[in-house]
Amino acid sequence: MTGAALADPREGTPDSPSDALVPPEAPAAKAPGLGDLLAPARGRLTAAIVAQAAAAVCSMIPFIAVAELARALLASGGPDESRAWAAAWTAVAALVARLVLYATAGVLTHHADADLQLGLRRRIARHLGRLPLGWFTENSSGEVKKAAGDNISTLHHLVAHTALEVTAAIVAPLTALAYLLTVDWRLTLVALLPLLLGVWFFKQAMSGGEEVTARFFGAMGGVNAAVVELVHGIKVIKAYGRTSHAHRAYDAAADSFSVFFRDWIMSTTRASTSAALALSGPAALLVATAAGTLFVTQGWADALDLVPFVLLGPALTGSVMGLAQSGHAVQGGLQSAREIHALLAVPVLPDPSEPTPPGPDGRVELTGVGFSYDGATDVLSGIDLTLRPGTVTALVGASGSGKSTLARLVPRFWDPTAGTVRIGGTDVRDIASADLYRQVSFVFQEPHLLRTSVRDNIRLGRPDADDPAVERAARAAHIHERITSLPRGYDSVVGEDAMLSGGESQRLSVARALLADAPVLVLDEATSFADPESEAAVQQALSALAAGRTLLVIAHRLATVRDADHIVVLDGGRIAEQGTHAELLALAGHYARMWALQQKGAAR
Ligand SMILES: Nc1ncnc2c1ncn2[C@@H]1O[C@H](COP(=O)(O)OP(=O)(O)OP(=O)(O)O)[C@@H](O)[C@H]1O
Repeated sequence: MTGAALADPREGTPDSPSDALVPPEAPAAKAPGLGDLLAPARGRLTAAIVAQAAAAVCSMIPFIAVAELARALLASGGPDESRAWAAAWTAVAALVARLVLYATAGVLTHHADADLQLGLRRRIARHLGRLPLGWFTENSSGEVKKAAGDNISTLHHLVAHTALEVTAAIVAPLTALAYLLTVDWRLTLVALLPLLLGVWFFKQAMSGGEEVTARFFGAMGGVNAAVVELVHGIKVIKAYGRTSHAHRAYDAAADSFSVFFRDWIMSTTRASTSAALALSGPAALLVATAAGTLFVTQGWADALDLVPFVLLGPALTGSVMGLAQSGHAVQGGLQSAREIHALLAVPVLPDPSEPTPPGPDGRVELTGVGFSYDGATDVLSGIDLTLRPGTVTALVGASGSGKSTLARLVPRFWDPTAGTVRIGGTDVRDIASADLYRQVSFVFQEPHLLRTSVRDNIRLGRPDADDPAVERAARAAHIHERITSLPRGYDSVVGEDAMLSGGESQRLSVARALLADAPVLVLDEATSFADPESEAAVQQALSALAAGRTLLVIAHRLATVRDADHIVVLDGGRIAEQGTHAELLALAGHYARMWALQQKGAAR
């Protein structure tokens, strides 16, 4: 792998960047719904909706005024000039008012939206800053991006646009309806027929919506999975000459999607087209004029009363289709609110109310430590272990025996479910997080580098380190030569002109940890990518580093830790054996068996 640009600012001596920006928040105790999330924007949003409602009323007034104008000019007693002028001026005033109110509503919602986004982003950043570090290893950055980015954009659409669209789509037809009822309530009821018909057809088109949506996402998911499989596996597929097989899987998924889509369109087209037709302007006009003609010829209504229906009839139905679209946006907003809530509901790691500074010596003590990820299965139990300053302790054991979990309890990725972890005599739960991260550096199996210069990557944990210090750390981690061979040396940017191999990325993160200079250093398979030569070099660097520090090293290859001061063998989450290499061999137990196996493997 290349070390390009997978950013985890917490490697090295991590700090909590968001904590630095915003004050701490009370634990997220109550689940916020959409209303809670929108609370900071409520005042402005309400004002905007009121302004938009007034604008919608004003948008109907010119039509009403024109209808009144026609009735004033064509009245049987001759034109009523003053009434006609009043109608004309009312129309002009309403147009101007509409413009002002519409602009006001837009400005208000965009301000409300900006406040809401800022507030939510801060809240999410503050919350992320207080989550256990372990949460970040389990959750992809994609998930965080979705909550903090995409979901907030959806809420933006809801607040800045949909709220106003819905208001206009409801208030404008209601205004027309209220006016028409004053003209002739019987004709108004008839004019509503296309609306009833349209809504009925629309419901037909949407029937079985949930099932159809589920099938839609199922079919779409099939296509996506086939694409991902094709892209991810393309090297293997090609290497084994199975290209046609992969294409067949993709074609099958695409075919199945297109069959579903065609069926769906065929089954809904008639109803949705009928709905669109019933709700269209011409249909409303047709019904109004046909019914009006009947009313007039039967002497039930005056011919002049038809004018308002011709002008305003289409407004009764025109916005219904738009409302359906807005309904989707509201659904999306609710879903986004649920997802943001789910993120905000992830329990935070409690900060000590009265932090105690750790003692200076970097001694790490685990007493009666137990841990479970799911609250049911113990991954670690009964761990009593002391890591002494100036020594290297190696954790070894079969895959899944709990090595990484144990190591990650030291920098408080999670809190133990039983027992205590102490650094310098202080329970890690009582140490302020910034202090804790100054005490413990760690290097992961997967090196995480930021898309910034090599220099800044190395001094992530000590931003004030000068260039000679950065270079010393790089030399000690045996990466200096490689860096100077890059196009811009230490100024080369990772992922741009610094394309580093897995081993090189790992040595860069070792340099970062060396520079951070914390008294406790946790190395999770720090040399797993390295070739034998550079592995030996990194081992030497690490041994030098051990002087005066407490080192905890996780290793699969026992040869890399045979010189460790203390080797701890984990088995099923418990300490099975501990001692030096020689002592453990003499025990002829787990370690001796693992050693013999690995020696045999190496000899082949
Ligand atoms: N984030 C997690 N959520 C749930 N279970 C986990 C998580 N991480 C690890 N586990 C489980 O905890 C147990 C111990 O895992 P851990 O990674 O600590 O072992 P390990 O000895 O470091 O393994 P390896 O050598 O393969 O890295 C395993 O059964 C693993 O499946």
